[in-house]
Amino acid sequence: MWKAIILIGGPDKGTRFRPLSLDIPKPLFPVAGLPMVQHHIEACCQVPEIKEILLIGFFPLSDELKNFLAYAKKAFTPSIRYLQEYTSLGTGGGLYHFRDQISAGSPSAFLVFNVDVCCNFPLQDILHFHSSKTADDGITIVATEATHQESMSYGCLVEDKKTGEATHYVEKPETFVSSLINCGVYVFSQKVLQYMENVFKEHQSERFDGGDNGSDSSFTERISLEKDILYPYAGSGKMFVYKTKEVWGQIKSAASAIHANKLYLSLYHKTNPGRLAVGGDKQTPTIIGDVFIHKNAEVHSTAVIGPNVTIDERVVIGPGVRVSNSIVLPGAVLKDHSCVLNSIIGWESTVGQWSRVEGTAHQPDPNTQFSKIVSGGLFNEDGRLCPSITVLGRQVTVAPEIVVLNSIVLPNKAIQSSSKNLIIL
Ligand SMILES: Nc1nc2c(ncn2[C@@H]2O[C@H](COP(=O)(O)OP(=O)(O)O[C@H]3O[C@H](CO)[C@@H](O)[C@H](O)[C@@H]3O)[C@@H](O)[C@H]2O)c(=O)[nH]1
Repeated sequence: MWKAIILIGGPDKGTRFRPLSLDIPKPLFPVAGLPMVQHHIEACCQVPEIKEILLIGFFPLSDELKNFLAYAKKAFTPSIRYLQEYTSLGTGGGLYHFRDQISAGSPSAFLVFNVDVCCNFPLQDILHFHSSKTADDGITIVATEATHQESMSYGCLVEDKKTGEATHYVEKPETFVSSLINCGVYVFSQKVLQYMENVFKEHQSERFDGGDNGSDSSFTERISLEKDILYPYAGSGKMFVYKTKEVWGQIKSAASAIHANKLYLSLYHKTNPGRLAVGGDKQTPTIIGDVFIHKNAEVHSTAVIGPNVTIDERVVIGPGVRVSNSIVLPGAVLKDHSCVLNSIIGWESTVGQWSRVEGTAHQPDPNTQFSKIVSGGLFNEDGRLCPSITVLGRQVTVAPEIVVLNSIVLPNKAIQSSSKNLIIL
């Protein structure tokens, strides 16, 4: 029996995802028509040996989270539970804090995922690799190649090519270490939890030896999976690298959500072709490339949609509308002949007739092998907004016949005139 753990973080994470994360916990943001975390859950459901999925994070139990958990419990076979940290315990602290729940039933091993990664999750293969490589005390870490420059934004691994052992690990190094990067997907054997106990005890002694009177216990409960576990495990003969050449990306910024939307839509060809829209008759809109249209959305037959578009539930799209490389969130209305390119249109927002909402797409560099999408900051060195996708927050209205270009619009704004490269507060 195996278990899966998804690290969903908490409200102080996902700052690069604003204003979208103001409205919904980031792990529930819909990508390719499903909450981000549901892609991980669906991948786990393909492995019958996974009997329980634990979401670990420090989000308060909001209505959105409760509704999602209630839905997931009914919709999926493995048991699904949310374990809430009392504060941010870091990427490893939650695993240690909830160690009894994780070990209950004595799983042979447990998978751990970062929620903000997008991948085809070849879990059967990864678990098979883990069983073949490690005894009952090892770690498997999924890794992929990145460019030299980009690798430094991730955990970097050095591998012994003969044995597959990870001989060295550095989290986000300042100078180049290796182009092999940590994908944020792991398999841990049970004994790793015992190792965490040593880390925990060391942190406790450091705190008291340092003269601390013990006021902030959360500080010492905090464990970094990367620095406190992966780093010392590298070179011990117990950590192995599962390399993937498949699609993989991080979802840090709104622009990277558009890219993940594209990756997941392309994966539906294999995993779930029924989710991809098909056009081709007079009653349906023209569909170009990969598109997801929710069954409760209304899209006029003269609209042209795609490629890489998600139209969510209760969206209404009028005649002559053009949408490409975008996510249109529940309840949004795109009025006649409006045009939406490289953008995210927020919940219940309205784009007026003949208006144009357009952003600048972020893509991995197509001319560089192993390039990944870079989720940089919002501003460049001169303090100006970097051209990126346009994001309309919840309940924004864009008046007819205007252009909104490379802008971020906060919730509940009424946009009456054209704007370019602006954050509209
Ligand atoms: N439960 C819980 N989860 C957390 C916490 N802090 C972060 N997380 C979750 O842990 C994951 C990693 O988040 P970050 O700490 O923001 O790290 P990162 O910059 O994304 O880098 C990590 O992922 C890269 C791959 O995407 C790796 O390359 C890198 O080594 C590292 O593991 C995310 O899913 C996030 O939600 C916490 O206190 N508690």
